[in-house]
Amino acid sequence: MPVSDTVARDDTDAEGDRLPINELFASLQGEGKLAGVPSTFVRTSGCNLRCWFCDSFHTSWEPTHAWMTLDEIVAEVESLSPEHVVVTGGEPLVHDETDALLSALADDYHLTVETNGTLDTDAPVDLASVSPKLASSTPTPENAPADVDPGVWTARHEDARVDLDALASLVEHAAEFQLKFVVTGRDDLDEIESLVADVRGVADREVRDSDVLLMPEGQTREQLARTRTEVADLAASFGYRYTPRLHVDLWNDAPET
Ligand SMILES: C[S@@+](CC[C@H](N)C(=O)[O-])C[C@H]1O[C@@H](n2cnc3c(N)ncnc32)[C@H](O)[C@@H]1O
Ligand SMILES: Nc1nc2[nH]cc(C(=O)O)c2c(=O)[nH]1
Ligand code: SF4
Ligand SMILES: [Mg+2]
Repeated sequence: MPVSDTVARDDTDAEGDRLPINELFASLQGEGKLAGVPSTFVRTSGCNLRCWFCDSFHTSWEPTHAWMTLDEIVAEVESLSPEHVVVTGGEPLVHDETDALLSALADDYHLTVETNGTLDTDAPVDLASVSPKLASSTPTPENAPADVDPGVWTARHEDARVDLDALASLVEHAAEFQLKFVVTGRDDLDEIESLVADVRGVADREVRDSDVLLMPEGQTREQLARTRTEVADLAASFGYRYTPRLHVDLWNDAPET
């Protein structure tokens, strides 16, 4: 089982910068402030964390991808047409080439970057969709995906999952931002409150309660059905925003949705 945060480079020498792409597809934005908006998704492979619940196993625990040049990615995005492009992963900001991709798309598209908030970027971003990872995301032998031994990742994930400087930079830099927490239950709320206070302490920009989104954990309709009402009730009582996972409601865990 690969335990690297990098993805092996292939050694063909096509012209130009390339990115490892797990999937590239058109769908509706399923999460966050832009839920429901038709969008093209560019999913890079490779991640510096290993959430036990990662719904993109083949970009983190077992990275799988085709290498595409930036020109090929831009051409594919053009052929799919929506005005909104979502660059996600894996963790898209582990790749230097992601900044170049964002710059190449910036004039023609509204750009959302989905990131775990441990790395920052200077590239143009319209919506920084930041999903800081809580203690409840840390992989253990008990909660890890089937047939996976988290090994060094329990400690590595725990050490790397929060970087306040990166969070502040992401919040300050993008035209708009959201802090989108994956919630597994009531116990997560104390950590969310404390982390939001920490971000407010370091970021040179107002973080409103309406910029803080609670999203139920769940990769499938059945899992979401078990978590969403509790998470919606928590959002209502703490004054944060709730976000559904529309794509899971609509298409369950099908690829390219
Ligand atoms: C696969 S991640 C890729 C982007 C980045 N690595 C991150 O974690 O934000 C895309 C989004 O899915 C969320 N996510 C992943 N697995 C999930 C799960 N089982 N339930 C709810 N949200 C999940 C992440 O928190 C993030 O907001
Ligand atoms: N429809 C849909 N909306 C999404 N919003 C964020 C996603 C992601 O995986 O980053 C995602 C996704 O995978 N599908
Ligand atoms: S940070 Fe994102 S891509 Fe990485 S393991 Fe967690 S949910 Fe998956
Ligand atoms: Mg997803």
